[in-house]
Amino acid sequence: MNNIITISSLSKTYATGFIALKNINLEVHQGEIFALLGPNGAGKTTLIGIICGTINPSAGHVVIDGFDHITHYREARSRVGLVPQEISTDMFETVWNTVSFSRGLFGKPANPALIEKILKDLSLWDKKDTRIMRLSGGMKRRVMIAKALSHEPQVLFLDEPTAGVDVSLRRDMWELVRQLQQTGVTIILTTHYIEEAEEMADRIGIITKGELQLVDTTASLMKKLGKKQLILQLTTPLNELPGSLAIEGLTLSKMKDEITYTYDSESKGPTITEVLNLVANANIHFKDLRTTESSLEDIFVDLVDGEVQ
Ligand SMILES: Nc1ncnc2c1ncn2[C@@H]1O[C@H](COP(=O)(O)OP(=O)(O)OP(=O)(O)O)[C@@H](O)[C@H]1O
Repeated sequence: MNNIITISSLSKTYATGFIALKNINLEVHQGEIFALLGPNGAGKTTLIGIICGTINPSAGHVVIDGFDHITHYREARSRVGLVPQEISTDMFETVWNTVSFSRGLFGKPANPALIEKILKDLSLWDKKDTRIMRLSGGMKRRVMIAKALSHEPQVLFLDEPTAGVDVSLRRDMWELVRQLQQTGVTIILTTHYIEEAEEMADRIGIITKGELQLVDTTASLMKKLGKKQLILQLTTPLNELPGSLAIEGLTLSKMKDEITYTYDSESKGPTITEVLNLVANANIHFKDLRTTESSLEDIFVDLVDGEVQ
C-alpha cells in the first residue's frame, strides 16, 4: 500500500509548556478516508496544523508524498488542501474570485477550466458570481472545500466538516466527501461525531491527550473491540446462579431476573449454543431473549473514559 503521509515520532510542546502531542507515528494510505477521532483538546487541530505547516513541531518528521514538510516545505504544502473548522474568507468576494485567487496563492497558473469543474462538482457553478456573504451556511462550507481543492492537492484535510450543521446537510457533506475520494483524493477528517467516522472512514485513529491510542480499519476496530451480549429474561427470578453457570462473562442482574452473557470475538468461553444448553440443563426458563452489540460510540467511550480533559 502506498503511503501518502508518513508521520514519525512527532511531538509538540507549546510555549506554555503544554504537551499537545506525544510521539505520534502514523501512516496515511493513498486514496483512503482516514478519520481522526478524539475529544476536545486531544490534539487533532495541532496535528493537522503541523502537517499543513501552520504549526512547528517540537520533534519528529512529516513526509508528504516523499517530501519532508520542513526541508521541502513548498512541495509538501502544495500537496495538501486544508478546509478549516471556521469559515474564513473575504465575505465581499465572489465565489469565482475566491477560488481562483486561492489557486494563485500556491503559485499555480490560472486554470479556469479546472475552477469551473470544481465549482460544478460542488454544485456552486450557478453561484460563481455571487458574493460569499450572500450564500447559505452549507454553500459557504462548500466554497471552503473548493478553495482547498483549487491547487489540486492530493490530500484534503477536513477539520470538523460537519460541526454545527443540521442532519441533512451532514449527509450531503458525507456524500460529497465520498465523491471526492472517488476522484483519487486522500481524505483526512477530524470529528467528534463517532457516527461520522463509522459511516465514512476506511480507517480510524483515536487520539486522546496528545497520544494516538490506536489506528485500525473501521471494520476491524468494531470487530476487535466491540462486545456482544446475550440477555435472557427469566420467567422466574433466581436467588443466585447455579455452579454450572459460573462462567466468565455470565452474570445475574441486580433484580435477579436477567442473565447476561458478554463475549467478544476473542472470547475463549463457551459459544451461545453452549450457554443456552447449560441454562436449559440447569432447568432455568426464560421468556425472552435479546442480543446487543456495542457501537463505535461505546468503544470510544470505553477508551476515552476518564481521559477527557
Ligand atoms: N497556541 C497554544 N498554546 C498553548 N496551548 C495550546 C495552543 N494551541 C492549543 N493548545 C492546547 O493544546 C491542546 C490540544 O489542542 P487542539 O486544538 O489541537 O485540540 P483538538 O483535539 O483539535 O480539540 P477540539 O476538538 O476542541 O478542536 C489543548 O489543550 C489546547 O488548549
